[in-house]
Amino acid sequence: MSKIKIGTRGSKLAMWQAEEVRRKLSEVHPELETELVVIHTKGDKILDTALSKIGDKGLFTRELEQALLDSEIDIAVHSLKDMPTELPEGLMLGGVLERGEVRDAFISRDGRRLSELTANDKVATSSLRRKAQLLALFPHLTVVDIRGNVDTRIQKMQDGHCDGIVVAGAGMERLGLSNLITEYLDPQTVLPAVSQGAIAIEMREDDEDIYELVDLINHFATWQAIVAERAFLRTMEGGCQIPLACYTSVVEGRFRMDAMVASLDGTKLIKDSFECNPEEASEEAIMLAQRMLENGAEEILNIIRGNE
Ligand SMILES: NCc1[nH]cc(CCC(=O)O)c1CC(=O)O
Repeated sequence: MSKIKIGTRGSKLAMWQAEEVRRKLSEVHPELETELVVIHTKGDKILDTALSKIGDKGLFTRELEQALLDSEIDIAVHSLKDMPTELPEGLMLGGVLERGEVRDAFISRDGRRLSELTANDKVATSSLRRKAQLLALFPHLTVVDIRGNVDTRIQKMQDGHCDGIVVAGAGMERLGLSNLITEYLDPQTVLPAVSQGAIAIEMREDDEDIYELVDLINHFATWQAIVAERAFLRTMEGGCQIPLACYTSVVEGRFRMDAMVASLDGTKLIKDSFECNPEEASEEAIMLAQRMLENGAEEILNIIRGNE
């Protein structure tokens, strides 16, 4: 293997993440030649519709996956949280980089914290998960939709579209914008998206040379966590259209998952958690999802699906 083509979306955040994979690869294989191939996805093109209304799994990934299947690229770099749990036939997750910041961040126009906002203030997010959890915490808030890349959202806020936005802390840090963050949200109160902060490498299943290479930069503890998180998501059958979240952590060798499912307006919110040895995390995650489905999550999901 002497040259590798790395597929990525063209946003600043996607490019940063692809460059990070490139840096990691050159650490383990200094002679390797790398080329970034920018591919536009449907999610980059439709910018005026709420994500929850497009309701399309793979909005930010499908064109990259087609390029992989067509051998136009050798690996695709994604934000793992944008990847559906079922990958196209012939493709697999090759590895993940060490997870970055997992928490959501709140940014306000005037420096007030979330708890200081009033009923006159508008908070913007495109995520049903964030909306439901914000409303559960602060029912008086008005939550409005927003689309676009992270810097576009900040600009829209500064232009008066809203008084604050909630975005992934990882995105802000990667774009060098951490200084704008008003506060990080406690991850056990506002749970992050499944796999938030993780950068994933997708590849062809039969590409052994690439697998050997990618495996060298796979971060095992992150891998263990995201496999469990995606097992939870798969069992819950959630896509981005459902307010669903989980936060995983390892404390003194014990793996812990906190999970939540909520109604769209945040009035019903189910939380549950488990702790186990890291090797048992996926099995426990599936049982957690089943337990939550029995304890009311199924009912919430049925109502949401019925409204679609
Ligand atoms: N849904 C868009 C998206 N996909 C990945 C990130 C940030 C990086 C990450 O969370 O891994 C973001 C922006 C955001 O949610 O604010």
